[in-house]
Amino acid sequence: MSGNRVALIGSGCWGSAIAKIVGLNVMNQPDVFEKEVLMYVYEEIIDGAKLTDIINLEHENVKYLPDIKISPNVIAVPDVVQACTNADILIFVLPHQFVKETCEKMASAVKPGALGLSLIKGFVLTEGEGIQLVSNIIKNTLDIETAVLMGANLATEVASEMFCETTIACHNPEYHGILSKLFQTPYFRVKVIENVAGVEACGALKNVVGIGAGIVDGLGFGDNTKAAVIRLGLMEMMKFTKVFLESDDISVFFESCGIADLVATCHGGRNRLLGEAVVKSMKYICHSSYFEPFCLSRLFSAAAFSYNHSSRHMMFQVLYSHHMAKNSCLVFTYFIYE
Ligand SMILES: NC(=O)C1=CN([C@@H]2O[C@H](COP(=O)(O)OP(=O)(O)OC[C@H]3O[C@@H](n4cnc5c(N)ncnc54)[C@H](O)[C@@H]3O)[C@@H](O)[C@H]2O)C=CC1
Ligand SMILES: O=C(CO)COP(=O)(O)O
Repeated sequence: MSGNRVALIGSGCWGSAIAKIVGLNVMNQPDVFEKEVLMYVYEEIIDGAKLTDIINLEHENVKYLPDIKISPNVIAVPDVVQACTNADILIFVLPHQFVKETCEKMASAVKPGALGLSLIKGFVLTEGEGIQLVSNIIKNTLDIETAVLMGANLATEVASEMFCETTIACHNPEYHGILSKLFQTPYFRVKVIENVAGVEACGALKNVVGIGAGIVDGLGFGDNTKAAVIRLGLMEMMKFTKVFLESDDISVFFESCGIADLVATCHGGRNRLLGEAVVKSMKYICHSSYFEPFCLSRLFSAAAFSYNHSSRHMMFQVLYSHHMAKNSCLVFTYFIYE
């Protein structure tokens, strides 16, 4: 089992927090992993210096996760082909809108038989094909088995080593052990299960409920209202997986990827912040650039799946409608109870 080479594809806030965990875990388990971890960094210039150079010199992602040190065996590279070549385990942690084009660049370089793992919370919208799971995009573009990791894992808290749990899902039980070894720490507790689509759907859907929780906060409603939105949101998430994934497995909702991530996002996530900011600023989301690129595109994705009558669809309409915030909330609460 020795010599497994790990690569990180992505280096934002979550990618950098995970780089800290993975970097140390591979270093401490030389019987299982190769020491060097290449991390693909979308190159940016920060105060005249390349972000990759800063990370490799200071072992810190000063833009996306300042004040957190990443172990020196994690090497930042601006070329995704270089990052993925020879890797046995590819950890995807980009915003979802960049996944397809990134995978296409990697396709000819990925090692046959490599394992993909997506930490990306969102769905991908494809023209003419509707929404797709990110793990399926990776799997189909690279022809590799793809697992997922989702949980109540606000990146800055994880990076500060505050206790939390996470859920990994992988169809093939043979990989469960190595995935645990790669991520488990005393403060980051891993449970590995097999329901990939269920876990991934939880990670994408909770974002939308988080925006609803932000609307509640923006309008000055209290904890009771937010609790109602969380409960109703959870039921909507369950309904979604039953209808669209044709899954009756409700156990995922009681893992970290389910109720725990939903609660964390509704209290401390950027999606919550977005909902609150939209109400408080009285701006419509299409006029707001504060949350580019991550939240806005996730919202687009989120909206696309709910053509029927779900609360999330109404939330989308609320954010795009020409109602003032107070009226919008009435629309939102009205439909959520229908
Ligand atoms: N931040 C968090 O607390 C958590 C985030 N996630 C998920 O992780 C994924 C990544 O989110 P964050 O790390 O928070 O992102 P981020 O918002 O911190 O960073 C955005 C990243 O996108 C990169 N980027 C920009 N343009 C690009 C392009 N054209 N091609 C490739 N990369 C480009 C930036 O360089 C940066 O690394 C998302 O799906 C998110 O839902 C999951 C759990 C926790
Ligand atoms: O997924 C997250 C925590 O688990 C982060 O949520 P936000 O993207 O809303 O910040």
